Amino acid sequence: MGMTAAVIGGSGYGGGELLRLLLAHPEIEIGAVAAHTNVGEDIADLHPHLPSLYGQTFVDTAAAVASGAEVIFLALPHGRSAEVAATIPTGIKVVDLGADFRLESAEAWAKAYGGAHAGTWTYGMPELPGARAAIAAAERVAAPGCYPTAVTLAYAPLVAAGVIDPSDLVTVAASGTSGAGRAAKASLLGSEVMGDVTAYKVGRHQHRPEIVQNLTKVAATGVPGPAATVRVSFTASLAPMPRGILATCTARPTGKASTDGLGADLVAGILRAYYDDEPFVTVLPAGRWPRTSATLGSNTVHLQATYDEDADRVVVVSALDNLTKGAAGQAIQCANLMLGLPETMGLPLTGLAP
Ligand SMILES: NC(=O)C1=CN([C@@H]2O[C@H](COP(=O)(O)OP(=O)(O)OC[C@H]3O[C@@H](n4cnc5c(N)ncnc54)[C@H](OP(=O)(O)O)[C@@H]3O)[C@@H](O)[C@H]2O)C=CC1
Ligand SMILES: CC(=O)N[C@@H](CCC(=O)OP(=O)(O)O)C(=O)O
Repeated sequence: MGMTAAVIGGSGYGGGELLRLLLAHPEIEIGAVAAHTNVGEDIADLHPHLPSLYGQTFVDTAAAVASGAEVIFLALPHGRSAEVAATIPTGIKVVDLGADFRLESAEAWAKAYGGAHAGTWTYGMPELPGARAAIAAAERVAAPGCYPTAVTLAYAPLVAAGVIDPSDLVTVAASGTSGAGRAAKASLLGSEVMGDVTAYKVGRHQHRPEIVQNLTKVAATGVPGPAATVRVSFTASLAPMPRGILATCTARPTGKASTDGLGADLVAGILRAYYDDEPFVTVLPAGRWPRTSATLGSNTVHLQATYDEDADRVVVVSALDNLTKGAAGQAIQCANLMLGLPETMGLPLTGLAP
């Protein structure tokens, strides 16, 4: 018989995506699903795309913690996971979709999110060096942020190969509106978001320290040399679509890489070799560039790269679905590892179209 998962924060967008994916999972069944203001409501009234959940209602967080689940997913607003996690007995696997336990530096946490730092859990990006084994051995895992997933996976192979200067990274990324969660905000209402693309949190986005933390670790596993300083300019923008992230990640090649001649084929080849065995990272065929629509509903990241000789910059473009590989899919990928299941179990590799 399979295992049971409780989902806390199940009425939100991340929670809804967890439920959609878990309904198709062969070994994990849905147990208690908790909400906050929606306790007592029918789950499928909030998620009508999941009609098999009509008749099951949202419970409160304490009831979900006590429900006997083998694994608990937390899909709560930033700062809420820590207080709930403290009530979960040891022995139950926990995957947090929020940011509470992602950062190692209390100072970085305070600057990005404010308030007390709750601690650090094993970081849940299996594609990073050494991460897969650490996640499999962990009882509590912090699933990465949506933008950090797109950006880290774009730069990691090139940082590890020592062909780009990690202190000169510039990324501009666009996200669909579901990245901001379900709670209504005036700037996310249809009439304001349609027909508009706008930058936000410019120069102060909370995901920058997570990207820096990840790439600093990747740099330490790469070509031996002095410790790398990772500096990234990160600019987010809001696009008039429900789901998806497109990140355009550029970097200055190292002097040696420039001198040796860094063609588009070489850059894309480094990505291809790095992700050769990765089921959820697809480096597209030459000349094909990622688009968000091709990743919708799938747990995959699409990548393509080139070298812009005139600008002397490497360019990597990355696309993913913020709710799937950027949140719930990646969380289930980690849970599979933690529960000793095949990593890919229940996770879609193909998207929805049109
Ligand atoms: N949206 C995305 O693309 C991504 C989100 N994440 C992270 O996942 C987490 C959830 O995000 P998302 O689903 O978008 O958020 P939503 O705003 O859509 O959902 C929040 C959920 O938390 C519940 N909740 C709110 N306050 C409390 C509380 N005080 N106690 C208990 N439950 C509470 C809500 O319940 P109710 O509705 O009943 O009030 C709801 O179920 C966040 O940490 C987010 O940063 C991570 C990667 C991507
Ligand atoms: C469009 C939009 O507003 N996106 C959010 C993404 C936040 C999020 O989901 O945060 P985690 O991935 O860290 O959990 C933002 O930029 O703040």
